[in-house]
Amino acid sequence: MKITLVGNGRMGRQIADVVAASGTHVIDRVLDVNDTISAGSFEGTDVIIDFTVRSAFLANYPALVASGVPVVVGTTGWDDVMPQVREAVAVEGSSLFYSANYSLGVNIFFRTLREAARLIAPFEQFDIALSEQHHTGKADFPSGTAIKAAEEILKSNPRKRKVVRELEDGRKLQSDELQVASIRLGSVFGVHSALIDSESDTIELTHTAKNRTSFASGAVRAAEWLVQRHAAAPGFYTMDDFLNDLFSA
Ligand SMILES: NC(=O)C1=CN([C@@H]2O[C@H](COP(=O)(O)OP(=O)(O)OC[C@H]3O[C@@H](n4cnc5c(N)ncnc54)[C@H](OP(=O)(O)O)[C@@H]3O)[C@@H](O)[C@H]2O)C=CC1
Ligand SMILES: O=C(O)C1=N[C@H](C(=O)O)C[C@H](O)C1
Repeated sequence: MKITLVGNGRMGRQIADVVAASGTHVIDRVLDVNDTISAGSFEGTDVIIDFTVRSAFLANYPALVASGVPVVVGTTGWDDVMPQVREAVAVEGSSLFYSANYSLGVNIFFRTLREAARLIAPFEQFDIALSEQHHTGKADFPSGTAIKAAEEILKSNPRKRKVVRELEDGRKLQSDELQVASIRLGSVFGVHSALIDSESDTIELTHTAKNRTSFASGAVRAAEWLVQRHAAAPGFYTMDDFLNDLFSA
């Protein structure tokens, strides 16, 4: 595949390393903050991989989608405009793959957490909360991974109905509120923990990213899958679609 990278930061450079090692894909071009992006920016490329920042994605996604080139989005922090992005993909008949985390390990963490949240649901003695830790270069919080983990809990456990991102001094957390706590620390690649607690025991589920390799290799694998899928069925896809395909193969 000929790949156009949008964003040349930590992840853009990691993707370039994975592509260079692949022997089968090439980086066709790299577009960064100094480039004006339009639908025409992507002519001749097979797939776009976007790892930028929220503000850039909000500005760029109409062109990404209008280009008709399948796009893999890694950029996080834009969940609030997800409906508009899905609508643009449907109207344009294009293909967009989004995951807040392309690591296979994190997606196994998500499915494990989904089951744990379901199992504790009938037992009021078990409470649950989330925490995430990332490097101090991270602009958004909570992480997209933590937001997705919170969604898994809300879907599986009716005792939790609302996500609380920041505590308010003088107001106690309500039992139906799911706290998501963020720490920005040094060069941490990404640590996500689900903390389950009762009077008798504590259960901790934690995923620790040891590098960015799995994020990048997962994004390239998603790009390979999306290019194939786009030909037959353009649309908006997630890691659940990809993994369900993989697990059913
Ligand atoms: N889905 C996943 O698996 C993962 C997702 N992420 C997410 O990916 C995103 C990027 O992370 P990371 O690479 O660490 O961040 P960086 O800040 O290292 O890189 C972001 C890059 O985007 C560039 N940029 C900013 N504005 C624009 C623009 N308008 N057009 C093109 N490029 C632009 C920045 O340029 P400049 O520095 O010059 O401003 C920078 O090179 C974040 O949202 C992060 O949460 C990260 C890891 C894994
Ligand atoms: O900014 C990062 O570094 C990461 N961001 C993603 C997120 O917001 O979940 C994924 C990963 O945790 C690394």
